[in-house]
Amino acid sequence: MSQSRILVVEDDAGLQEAIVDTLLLAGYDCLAADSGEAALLCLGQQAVDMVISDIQMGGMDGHTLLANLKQKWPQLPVLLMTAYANIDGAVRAMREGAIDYLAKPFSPEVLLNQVSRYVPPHKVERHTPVFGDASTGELLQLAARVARSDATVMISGPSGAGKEVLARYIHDQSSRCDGPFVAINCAAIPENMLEATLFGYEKGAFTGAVQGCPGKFEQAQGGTLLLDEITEMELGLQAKLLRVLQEKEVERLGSRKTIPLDVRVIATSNRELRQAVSEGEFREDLFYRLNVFPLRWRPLAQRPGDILPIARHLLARHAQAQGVAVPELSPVAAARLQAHGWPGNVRELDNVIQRALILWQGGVLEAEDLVFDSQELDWSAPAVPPVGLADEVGGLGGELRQQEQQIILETLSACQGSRKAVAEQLGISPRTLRYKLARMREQGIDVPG
Ligand SMILES: Nc1ncnc2c1ncn2[C@@H]1O[C@H](COP(=O)(O)OP(=O)(O)OP(=O)(O)O)[C@@H](O)[C@H]1O
Repeated sequence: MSQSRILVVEDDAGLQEAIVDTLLLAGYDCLAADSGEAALLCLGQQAVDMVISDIQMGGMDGHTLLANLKQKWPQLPVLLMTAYANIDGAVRAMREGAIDYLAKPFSPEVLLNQVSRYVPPHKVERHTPVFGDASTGELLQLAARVARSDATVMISGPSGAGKEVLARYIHDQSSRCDGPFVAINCAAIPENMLEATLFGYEKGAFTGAVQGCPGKFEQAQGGTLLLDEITEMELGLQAKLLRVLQEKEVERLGSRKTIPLDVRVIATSNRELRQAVSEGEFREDLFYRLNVFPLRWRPLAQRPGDILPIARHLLARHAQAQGVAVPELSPVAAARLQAHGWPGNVRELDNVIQRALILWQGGVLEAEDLVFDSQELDWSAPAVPPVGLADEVGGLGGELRQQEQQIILETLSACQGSRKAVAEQLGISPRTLRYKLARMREQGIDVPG
C-alpha cells in the first residue's frame, strides 16, 4: 500500500507546519507551498491526491488557485481553509468546485476527519494478478465468483506460485474490499507466539504482556484474514482455531469476554493438505472447515502462457522503481524464459528479472543477462556470481549449506520421500525440514514431491 500525498498551501509558516505535522503523524505524505504560484509549480512536478489551501494569501489567492486546479486536474479534491469572518467566500469556493472548507481555527481531529472523508492515509492498490494462460484466466474467473460469497477458501500450490496474490485478489473482488486485508504467516511466527498473535491478549495474560493487544482476527473485522502456510500450525492451536471459525467469535488470551467476528478466512498451504491429514499432522475437522472452496494455483511451468506477461510486468515494476527505462526482452531471452522449468515459480522469475536488470547494459535485454537460480548453484561453472550473490552462494556458509542439502536429498531418497521419517532420522522438526525444503526449491533444486 502506498501513502496518499497531500499538498498544503498556506502562507502562515506556523500554521503550515502544524497542518503538515498533523497529516504526517496520521500517515499521510505531505508537500507544502506558501503561495498559489508555488503550489502550481509543485503540482507540475509531483502528483498529489488532495490539496488543502488557504483562501486569503498574498499573490494568487485560493479562488484563483482553485480555478487553475479545476482546469488542469478536474478530479483533484481541493479543501479550502478560511477565517470565520470569511465563510461567504468559502461557500462561493464550494460552488466553484472545492469539496469542503475548514473554518480557522480548527483542531487536528477536525482536520483529519475532513481529509479522511475524501482520502485515506494509505491507498489500497487493487491489482488483478498478471496472466496470459487460459487456465489462469479460468482460475481467476472462478476466484472472482467465489469472492462474492463469504465461503472460506483454501488455496494450495507450490511455494512462490502466487497464493498470496490470489488471496488478495479474492479480497479485492469481494464486498469486503474496503475492509482490512490482514495476512499472517503461520510458519514465520514462533509457535508460542502464534496463539496470542491470532487471538490477541489482555494486559498480564503472560509475562511481558504489559498492555492488551487485539489479535489478527480482530484486526481483520469487516475484512479478510489470510492464514498463510496453515499446515505449519501445531495441533493444539488447530483445535482452538476450529472453535473460533465455528463460533465466529474470539476471546483474547487472559479474557473471558467474547468478541463477535465478521471475518472471511482464506488459508494457504504449499503442502498436500489431505496428506498432512493422513499423516496426522492436520486435523480432519479443520481441513473440512477450511476446504469449503479449494482453489489450486498450478506451478508456473504448467501455465506457460503466464511466463512472459509476468516477466514483462516484473521488468516494468523493477525498472520503474530504479528509475530506468523498461527494457524489451530479446526473442532469445524470451525463449530462454519460456523454456526454463521454474521450480521456484514466480518468486524465482522475480529473482531472475531483478538480476537481469543488474547485468543489463542498456538496449534490449539479452539472454546473457538472465542468470537462473540453478546456474547459481553450478559450482563447476567458472562464472563469477553477480554482485550481491557472492555472499549468498560462496564461502564456507555456502559449502556447508550445499552439504546439508545433499544430506537431506539422500535421506529423502533413502526414506522414499517420507518427510516424517527424514525429520526423525536427521533429528530436526518436520517444520524445520519443510522450511529447508522450501528454500531448496526456491533455489531451483529439484526436491522429489
Ligand atoms: N500473477 C502474478 N502477477 C504478478 N506477480 C505475481 C504473480 N504471482 C506471483 N507474483 C509475485 O511473486 C511473488 C510470490 O508470490 P506469493 O508470495 O503470492 O507466492 P506464494 O505462493 O504465497 O508463496 P509462499 O508459499 O512461499 O508464501 C510475489 O512477489 C508476488 O507479487
